[in-house]
Amino acid sequence: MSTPRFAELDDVRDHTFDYIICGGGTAGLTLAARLSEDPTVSVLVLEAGKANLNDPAIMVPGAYLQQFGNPEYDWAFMTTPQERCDGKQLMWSRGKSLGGSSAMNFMSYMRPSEKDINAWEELGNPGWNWSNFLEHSKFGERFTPPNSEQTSLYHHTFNPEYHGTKGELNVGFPNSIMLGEVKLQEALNNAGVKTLQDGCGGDVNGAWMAALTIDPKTRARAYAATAFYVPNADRANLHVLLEAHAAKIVFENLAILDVAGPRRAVGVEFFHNGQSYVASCRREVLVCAGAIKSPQILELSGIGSLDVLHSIGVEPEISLPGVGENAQEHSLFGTSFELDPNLNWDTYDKLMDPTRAAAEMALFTEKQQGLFTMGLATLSCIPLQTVSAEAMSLISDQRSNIESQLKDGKINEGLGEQYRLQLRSLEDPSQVDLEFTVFPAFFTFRSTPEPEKAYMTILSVLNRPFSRGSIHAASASCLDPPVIDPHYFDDDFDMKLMLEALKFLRVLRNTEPWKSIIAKEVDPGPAVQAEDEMREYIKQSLTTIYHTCGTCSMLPREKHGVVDPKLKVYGTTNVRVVDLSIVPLHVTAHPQALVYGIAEKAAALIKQG
Ligand SMILES: Cc1cc2nc3c(=O)[nH]c(=O)nc-3n(C[C@H](O)[C@H](O)[C@H](O)COP(=O)(O)OP(=O)(O)OC[C@H]3O[C@@H](n4cnc5c(N)ncnc54)[C@H](O)[C@@H]3O)c2cc1C
Repeated sequence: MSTPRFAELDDVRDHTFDYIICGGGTAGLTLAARLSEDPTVSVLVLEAGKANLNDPAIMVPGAYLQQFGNPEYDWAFMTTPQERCDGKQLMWSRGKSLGGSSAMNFMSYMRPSEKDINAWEELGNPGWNWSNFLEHSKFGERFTPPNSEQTSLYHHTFNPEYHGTKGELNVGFPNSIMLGEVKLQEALNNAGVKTLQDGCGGDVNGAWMAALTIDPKTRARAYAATAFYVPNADRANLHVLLEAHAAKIVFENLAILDVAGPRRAVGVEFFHNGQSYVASCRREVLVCAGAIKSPQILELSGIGSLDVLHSIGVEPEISLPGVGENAQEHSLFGTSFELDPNLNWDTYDKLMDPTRAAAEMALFTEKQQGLFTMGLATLSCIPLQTVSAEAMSLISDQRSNIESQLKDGKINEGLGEQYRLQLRSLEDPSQVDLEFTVFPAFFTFRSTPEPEKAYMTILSVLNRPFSRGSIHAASASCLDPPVIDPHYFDDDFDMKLMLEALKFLRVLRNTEPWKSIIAKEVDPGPAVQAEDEMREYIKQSLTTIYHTCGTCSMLPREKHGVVDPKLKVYGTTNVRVVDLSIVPLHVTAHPQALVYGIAEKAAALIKQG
């Protein structure tokens, strides 16, 4: 394959394309590849970031932290000060290279539970169910099973029925995992958590060594750019303009036509090198800018809540109060453990030493071995009933709380439907509520790690938040970052679940064989036992796991929906949103497989016409 070709400004401005895709990220590039399979159709992708192809910070799995906060790769959005976290502001990283967040994610590959996807159909979205999703999700996957050495060392298991093998996106297993993770999984079993054969088959209740989006030969990251752009860059009908910031959708001027009715998009205005240009479209505009930027593009195009549009001085085109609302985020806090020094196990902590880091990078480059091949391996998704003896009373209190808020009219019926499904999941002991993921190094912020020591940090993830946030344009300029307000802990039940997670970790810390490899709990530390101290720790340590959804929810319009089940924006004839923002109710999964699946389904819907 020759060096990939990119469009120049002159190939794009004032030109007309069949489809314009705003955002060349995970969903956008998948969609671009599928639509441009038909050589008679022209596709333009406007991507705000740079290509950054073959960049080690992207390609080397263990190097992903190098991207964080660096504007070459990361949007590094900031939330508003969070009232219930003592005014703390959190950085929400999102990928800004070609390939979007798939270029900076932790590469874990899993699918949500069958019941989570079926819940979307129940919310009023015919056709969005597990069997249909699985078919689309497997389509682009190229799965390589673990070899015998990986299987015997790390106990990898899988079920071939749940994997595609003929697609473009490589999914495989890392050839090195910190051995403490194997001990942790055994302890999880001893604490009542089952071992899962495969986290891609619609049941995520259990612990397993997850697959990663990596190339099984080179061990390098596999992501939307390597799977869906690079192999297709020679297509004459596929045009990608980099550093092109989509500002707004241009609609046909109905005032001149003197008709009312649904709005038809005729192009997109975008910024490139500080200047504004327009590209025209014949068929559709596809908004794929991710859950933080897609609502902003709609609002700057005059689609949204009238109050928001007036506040930023944008002329309303379509009143859709759901735009930017219903934001749901998976949040987490870390608990760090020092490992028994006699074990001398390698963790990422060793990379703090520049000499060792350089040697490890050489090892990766020359032999595709060593610490830089490691990614996130252990995933364990657990029902509250397994984690906590208090589960049933906590859930019953939350049901009463929600029912009384509904009765008092504090929650609208649309949100009430979502909450009832969340309560049903909580009450179902086969559905999971919390996730425990291992970061193979020190990754908490109260104490300082000691050189030469090795650590393991358990990330406790809240998967079904009751708190709902919002993301709205801050001004009429697309270059101003949106206002992100996750409303963390607006519903105290979210905090209560995190408290149960911390208590469970203390049980696990005393469960063999993990117990024997731990020297001590570092953060928050065994002195933190009182509930108010644990709450304080969780608030201070709270961070995001970068999975925002819901800001352009696929729901009926009267229930604050933004897109219909064909992902078309209400009130338009030819604008769709295709990315994680359309997910109306969050799932217990790391969502990249979900996003690839959504994009595959969108491509099929668009091709059907
Ligand atoms: C740090 C991190 C770690 C993660 N780890 C995992 C993991 O291990 N496993 C997992 O399953 N998921 C993980 N995720 C989540 C997963 O990667 C994302 O949910 C998924 O990639 C989102 O896809 P998307 O298409 O919705 O958005 P993105 O992939 O973010 O694509 C949006 C694209 O639009 C571009 N863009 C934005 N605004 C504009 C504009 N106005 N004009 C033009 N272009 C624009 C962006 O630059 C970007 O390229 C992680 C995410 C992050 C950020």
